[in-house]
Amino acid sequence: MIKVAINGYGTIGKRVADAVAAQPDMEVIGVSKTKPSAEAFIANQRGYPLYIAEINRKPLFEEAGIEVAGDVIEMIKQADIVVDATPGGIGVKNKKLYELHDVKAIWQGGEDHEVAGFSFCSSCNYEEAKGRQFTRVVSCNTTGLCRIIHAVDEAFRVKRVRATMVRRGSDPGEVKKGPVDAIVLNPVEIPSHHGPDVQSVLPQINITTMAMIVPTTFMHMHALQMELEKEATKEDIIGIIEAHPRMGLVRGATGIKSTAELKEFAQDMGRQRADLYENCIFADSVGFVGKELFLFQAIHQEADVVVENVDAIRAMMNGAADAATSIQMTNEALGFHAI
Ligand SMILES: NC(=O)C1=CN([C@@H]2O[C@H](COP(=O)(O)OP(=O)(O)OC[C@H]3O[C@@H](n4cnc5c(N)ncnc54)[C@H](OP(=O)(O)O)[C@@H]3O)[C@@H](O)[C@H]2O)C=CC1
Ligand SMILES: O=C(OP(=O)(O)O)[C@H](O)COP(=O)(O)O
Repeated sequence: MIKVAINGYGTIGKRVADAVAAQPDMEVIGVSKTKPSAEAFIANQRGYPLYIAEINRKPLFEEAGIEVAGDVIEMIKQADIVVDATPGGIGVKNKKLYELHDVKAIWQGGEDHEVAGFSFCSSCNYEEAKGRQFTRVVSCNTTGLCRIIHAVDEAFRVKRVRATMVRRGSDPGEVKKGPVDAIVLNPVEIPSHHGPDVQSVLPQINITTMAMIVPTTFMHMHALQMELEKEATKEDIIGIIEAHPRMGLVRGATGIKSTAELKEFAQDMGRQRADLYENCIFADSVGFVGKELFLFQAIHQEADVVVENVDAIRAMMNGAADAATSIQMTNEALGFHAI
């Protein structure tokens, strides 16, 4: 069994912990928090040993009735691999710790590519992650872009990509974040970080991205254009999406035209936490003007990177022969079939 520690049990960390716990070849040896919270109670309830960043805060947890197993260093010492899901900018500070204890580590998209020197997306570059000490799983939007761009590029060669990301303002629990009543250009400058980030996984892709944030909490929406070198039809693209284990189609017959309806759909499907791990591509938006492909896709920010983290663990631990095997194992353990 691969011993996995999750340093930072928040939006991403708690989902990665549950996904790891579901895998037949992995176990969660600990998760971490800095302060007592609802998530800390849940960690206890789920039976994940809870470690804390500063051991002198242990009485605070115990007074709240939360059991503490030890400090983060003790957790790291027991792990084969650490998934660092601390907030962006904190993870990089933990690198020295992972080096000191000679443990493998995975960072998230809130950190720069340089933290690991290697950026990951399962269906794009699994082979290159094999055996590595450090890896960074790219951000939720970048993951969604990489999946579709790589799949279309393999079949029809992508000449140029233009993408606009309409991003959720905050995660559902982040009551102090906004915007409440604005469309915020984030950033004003072009490109947004997503284009260069895609190139950290797919260096050959010519891509420019723009991004803004809006007052919603569930999912981002991408307006995506790809100029292709070879002739392709709408049916070809639909076929690529249907064959991909991490991409799904929102079919016209569902009547779904929004992220709100997708949330209802995910809940009705019985997905844990309404998580949509797959790119949700609107089938009726897929179309061509000449050799230029257009589509809309919704990306669930809290979920798509979770399955990628599980595959990154397997690749770095040499736990599966190839990407297809790992992706299938991950999906099956979660009972996940793309829509
Ligand atoms: N949320 C999203 O939609 C996505 C986030 N990401 C990336 O994932 C990473 C994590 O983001 P997210 O899950 O949203 O963040 P959250 O703020 O939800 O969770 C971060 C967790 O880290 C804990 N933490 C903070 N400091 C430390 C520390 N020094 N040692 C151990 N634990 C610590 C916090 O605990 P406590 O509350 O006790 O302080 C909290 O549980 C970021 O890089 C982000 O950019 C990537 C894709 C999507
Ligand atoms: O990885 C994400 O978005 P991103 O791909 O736009 O950087 C997550 O939604 C986190 O974004 P945040 O930095 O707005 O919390």
